[in-house]
Amino acid sequence: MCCCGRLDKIAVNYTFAYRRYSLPFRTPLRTAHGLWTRREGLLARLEREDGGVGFGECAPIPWFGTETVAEATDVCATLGARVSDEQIGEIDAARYPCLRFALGRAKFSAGLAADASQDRAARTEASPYLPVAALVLAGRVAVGKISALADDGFRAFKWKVGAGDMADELALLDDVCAALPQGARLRLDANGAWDRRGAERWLSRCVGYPVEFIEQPVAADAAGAEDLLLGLAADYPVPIALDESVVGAGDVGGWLDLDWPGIYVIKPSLLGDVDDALKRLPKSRTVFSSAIETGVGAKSALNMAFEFFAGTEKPRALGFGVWPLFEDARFDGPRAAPFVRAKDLERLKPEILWNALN
Ligand SMILES: O=C(O)CCC(=O)c1ccccc1C(=O)O
Ligand SMILES: [Mg+2]
Repeated sequence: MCCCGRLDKIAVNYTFAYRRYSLPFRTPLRTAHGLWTRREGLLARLEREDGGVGFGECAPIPWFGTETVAEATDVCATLGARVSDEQIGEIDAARYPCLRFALGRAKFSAGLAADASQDRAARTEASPYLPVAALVLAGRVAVGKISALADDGFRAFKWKVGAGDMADELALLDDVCAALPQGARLRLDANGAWDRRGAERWLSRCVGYPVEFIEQPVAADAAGAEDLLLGLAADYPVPIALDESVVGAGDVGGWLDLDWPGIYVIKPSLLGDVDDALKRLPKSRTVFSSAIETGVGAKSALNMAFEFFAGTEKPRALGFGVWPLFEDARFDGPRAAPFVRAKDLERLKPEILWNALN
């Protein structure tokens, strides 16, 4: 007799373990919040009583408003070596979004491992591959970088702005756009660096350029940020994308309720209870984006992207054109390429990364 329906309702217990990591980048990343030299986070492992094993990654970005690694570690320490579904559900997703994501995904993959009938064949067929945007760093170096990446086949690029002098950066726009291959589009990511007037200068400057959107022009925690962003979106034809403004499923719901007309940049790693948020997001205005995870978090996030876009025509490029990132290449996700295939994810083996942290 089939018992699958009932199994769901029986509380599942797990053996729980976690390992912290601190991984130096090959090249430090310059952000609006200074120089980022190493990625700190933790991997979680859950093993079910029936033998299914799953892994998840907690990769916080505190300047996005998530918990810190230390805070996540404290919660892991209090959980102990045995956890139940109930305990995982009790972790406050608003306070510990990254840890909730880690344990949620570990639980999910442990369940898949335990039930081989739930394969991913159907979803893989619906969307065999997704386009990827290449990340190019701030400043004039972007021009040469885009030309080289165009030769590699990339057609979507994300240029970091808001890192230098505004007049200098505005003056670079022509050269950056001239480097784009035919039909390509440019995303600009200001990471909240501008005030209203700066944002208005950029939004008017970009009219008529092949700009797909401007990401987080003003800070998520600026006074009146919601009204400001809604006003800018209404006043300019260049689409605006929310990134720092949509950390945590609660934020996503809030902006959906406000009928945000622009783009949602979704970093699944920072979203806590991801599934509920994803159900409501408009496919045509959602971009999946990297939180600079290792291959473990990348596998979770990219699997969710494949599921989200299954059957969608012309999905927007993912923002995961970031690897290789780490000095120790074993921790990288799939090397940046114009497309990522669902098949590429099967080659990522979380257990190998877990063992490498031993
Ligand atoms: O996937 C992407 O969009 C690129 C990754 C990226 O830009 C990023 C990476 C780490 C922290 C913040 C950001 C950001 O989008 O602001
Ligand atoms: Mg961003």
